[in-house]
Amino acid sequence: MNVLEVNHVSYHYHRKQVLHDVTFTVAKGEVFGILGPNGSGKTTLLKLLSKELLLQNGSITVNGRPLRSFSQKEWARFAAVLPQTVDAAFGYTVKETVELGRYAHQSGLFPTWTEEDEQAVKTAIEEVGLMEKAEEGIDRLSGGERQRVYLARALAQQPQLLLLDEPTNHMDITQQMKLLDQLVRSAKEKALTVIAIFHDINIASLYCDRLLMLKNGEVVALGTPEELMEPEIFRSVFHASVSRQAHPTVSKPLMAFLREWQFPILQHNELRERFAWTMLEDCVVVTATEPLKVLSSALVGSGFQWATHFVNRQVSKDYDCEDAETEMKHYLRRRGFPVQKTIGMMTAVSVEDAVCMYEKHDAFSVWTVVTAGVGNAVDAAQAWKREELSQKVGTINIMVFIDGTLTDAAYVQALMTATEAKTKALYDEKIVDPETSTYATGTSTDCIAIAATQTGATFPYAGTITPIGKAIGRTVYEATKEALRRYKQRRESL
Ligand SMILES: Nc1ncnc2c1ncn2[C@@H]1O[C@H](COP(=O)(O)OP(=O)(O)OP(=O)(O)O)[C@@H](O)[C@H]1O
Repeated sequence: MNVLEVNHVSYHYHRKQVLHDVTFTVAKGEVFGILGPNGSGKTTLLKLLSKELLLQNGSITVNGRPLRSFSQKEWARFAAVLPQTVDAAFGYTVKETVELGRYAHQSGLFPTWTEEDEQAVKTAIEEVGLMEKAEEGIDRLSGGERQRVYLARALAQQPQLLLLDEPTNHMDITQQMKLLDQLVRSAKEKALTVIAIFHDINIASLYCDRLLMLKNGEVVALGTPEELMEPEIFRSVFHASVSRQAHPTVSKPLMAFLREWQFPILQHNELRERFAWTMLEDCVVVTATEPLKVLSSALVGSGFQWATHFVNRQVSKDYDCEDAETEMKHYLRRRGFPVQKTIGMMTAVSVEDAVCMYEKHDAFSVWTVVTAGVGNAVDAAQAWKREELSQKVGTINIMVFIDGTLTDAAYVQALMTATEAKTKALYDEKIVDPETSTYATGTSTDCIAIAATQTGATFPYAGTITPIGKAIGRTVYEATKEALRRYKQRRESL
């Protein structure tokens, strides 16, 4: 059911037209965000909804009734407003300021303060987390705390519609999240409808059911965050370059802003010049002069990360740790690696036997580093037959460094190509799953990292049909085969 219907609303200040033919509806219990650049008409629209400005053209209806038919007091009982700036009522305490929100509920010549009024004020102060400051003068509060007091005053009104102009203005991130979590909870539990202006598009995406985007007073987009958070829309409305990303835990899009200014790119294609390779007694380390974007299954730095250090650490074959990730982070710190920028893998194979393969082309170069052991060789197609996988020495760790720009699809295809090449190397070396006596496709704990400089030519794909895929396939195959031979030799010499 629609609480609010805005139809063909236009507005001008003197001769200046600031809203043009704005039409939208808001459903009961919806959290509805308004976005747009400075001066696009957001506040004017909110002022028309709050009856602060008189409607000039078009119509606004609330629960089917024209907005203008509501008396001021009736409207104040229905809708509460949090304006962009509120003049501080100096001399009042927090509680006294919030009590003003109950004005709309007072009636008669000598209004009485009821238990219900008292409870509404208390609940509102609690909701914004200011109980300890209830008796404090509001002139002694910070800007963000004061904003929360005014929000509490609006909540104390117990409205059905809440109109907020940048509700989290002046607030630190903790308070913003607290307040918006509370607002959304209220909206969903009490079917409170919230219409709020936001400047932070990611916050708006996270908390709003739908968004309206204004540009020069016109509606340029209206829909769910999934529909609206499109780079083309942001480029046309905000003239900003953005990239759409997936939120890690919620099915809402996130926008990453792309900086116009870039660090100067080194004008060479020689991947090896940008890297240093170091062999320490218990690890092999690749360090890069500039961070690389990495997709990996590493113990430290999994998923997509930017990294400058790539560590393949050798642990004893008896290594047994309940929380290997934390232990690995301690190790990296002890060794002086910047943990936030490090991809950390483990192996029980001798890292002295690591194999590097390099391939240079005109448009890109690929550098692959592999350590291999097959104590845990498994045939993926037959793994379901095993009760429990035994943990022996031997895993295959693959790092592929690419001088070029990869799309997300290319990262995933690079993983597939490298995995296929590794499997073929195992087949050609006749590595068998000891449990099933069938050819092994990998080991039970294999690890991989695809790292690209994200400079230079762009590669949309990295499958085996592409030049970059061919280079990945060849270097991973050759390096894995050689690493397997070295592993075999070391085992035989023991
Ligand atoms: N009282 C006024 N008299 C004349 N022009 C005004 C008045 N209030 C706003 N405007 C103009 O109307 C246009 C829209 O202003 P409005 O405040 O609605 O934009 P906004 O999108 O909320 O901007 P911001 O993001 O900066 O808060 C602007 O060009 C502004 O200068």
